[in-house]
Amino acid sequence: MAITQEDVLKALSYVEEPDLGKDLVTLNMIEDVQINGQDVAFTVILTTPACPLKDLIRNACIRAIHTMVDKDANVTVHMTSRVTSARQDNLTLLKGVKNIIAVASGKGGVGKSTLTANLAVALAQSGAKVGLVDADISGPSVPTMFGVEDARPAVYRMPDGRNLIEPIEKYGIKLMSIGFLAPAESAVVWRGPMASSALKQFITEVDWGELDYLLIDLPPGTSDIHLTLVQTVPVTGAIILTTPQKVAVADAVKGLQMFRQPQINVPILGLVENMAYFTPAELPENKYYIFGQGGGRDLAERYGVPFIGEVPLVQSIRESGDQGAPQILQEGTAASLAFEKVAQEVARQVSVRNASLGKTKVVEIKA
Ligand SMILES: Nc1ncnc2c1ncn2[C@@H]1O[C@H](COP(=O)(O)OP(=O)(O)OP(=O)(O)O)[C@@H](O)[C@H]1O
Repeated sequence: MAITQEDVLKALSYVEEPDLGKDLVTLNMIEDVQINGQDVAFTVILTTPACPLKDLIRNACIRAIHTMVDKDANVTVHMTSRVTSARQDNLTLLKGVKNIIAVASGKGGVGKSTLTANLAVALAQSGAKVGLVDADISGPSVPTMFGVEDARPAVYRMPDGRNLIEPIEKYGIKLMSIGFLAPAESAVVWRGPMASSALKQFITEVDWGELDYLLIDLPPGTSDIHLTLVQTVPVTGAIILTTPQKVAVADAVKGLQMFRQPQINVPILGLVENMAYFTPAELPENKYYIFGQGGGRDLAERYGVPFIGEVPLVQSIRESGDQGAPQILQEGTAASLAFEKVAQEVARQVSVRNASLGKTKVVEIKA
């Protein structure tokens, strides 16, 4: 019996996307089914190019065709991706940006900018379009971490009189930081309303174009900047970063609770533990839990949020940050693999969030 398109789709309707809990046909993830005798080809549209389940889904598709359609079929599965979004269609601000992800920590110096930089590069390397806002207005580190301290963005005057700022591009990522607009020393005094208006400017006056993920590197703690962000744009979700020490974990709880306040209610995509253990470059299998063990994982469990992963304390992470070339660019190292896994898990949690929760919204806080 000749194989038909219906046979193929029927078989694929038994293949479930494990994270999203629905089958590939219902999720509109199958396109371009081609049949030629016993040759069957189709495309699976994943919800992110950084999908960690790529191989699992491909194998499940092949198995379904062999079991339910023809055990001798030559099956070709093309994999591509279309990042999902939970944006409301009527929002004009950042119209081309599918997902806005806030990266926050309770405590300072836990590695938020390091994580955001590596996350951005990892997502871009997987094929996603990525932007990064350095919202740490009084302590910008993105220019250093990307080696673009001297970059100055072009500013265009639009016919309606508005300014449009061209973001700086490095490693395929669009970047904006106060460090590109003001001398580093002067930014230190930018606090409160000035810092908030700088962040607003980064959102309203920068030409972000089309992006799958816009990462926001927030200042430590809970500040006006956090409120400005959630009141200006619809935030897809927040990542909370901590280190294992009790003091950092206690502060991470405050960060987490801020996003969870009923009037803010931004989903927590998950928790990342940085500096989880020290590992020397020459003995990568040795792990020393110098700051204690399991603090981040326990916290995630206690608050019912996904544990995204852990990043070791490695000298080269610090060095690469200082040299303006994030660690992830050194392929194959234990530290790069850790960041890669974190990036895949973040992308996965964004897809899950978009499939399972309501539309993103701009927060209105009533005094
Ligand atoms: N896993 C790591 N291993 C080694 N060094 C790290 C690691 N993570 C961060 N660092 C280093 O720790 C320092 C602080 O990191 P970073 O600037 O990313 O922290 P932050 O949380 O963004 O700080 P701030 O609170 O000032 O915004 C940097 O020198 C960075 O290179």
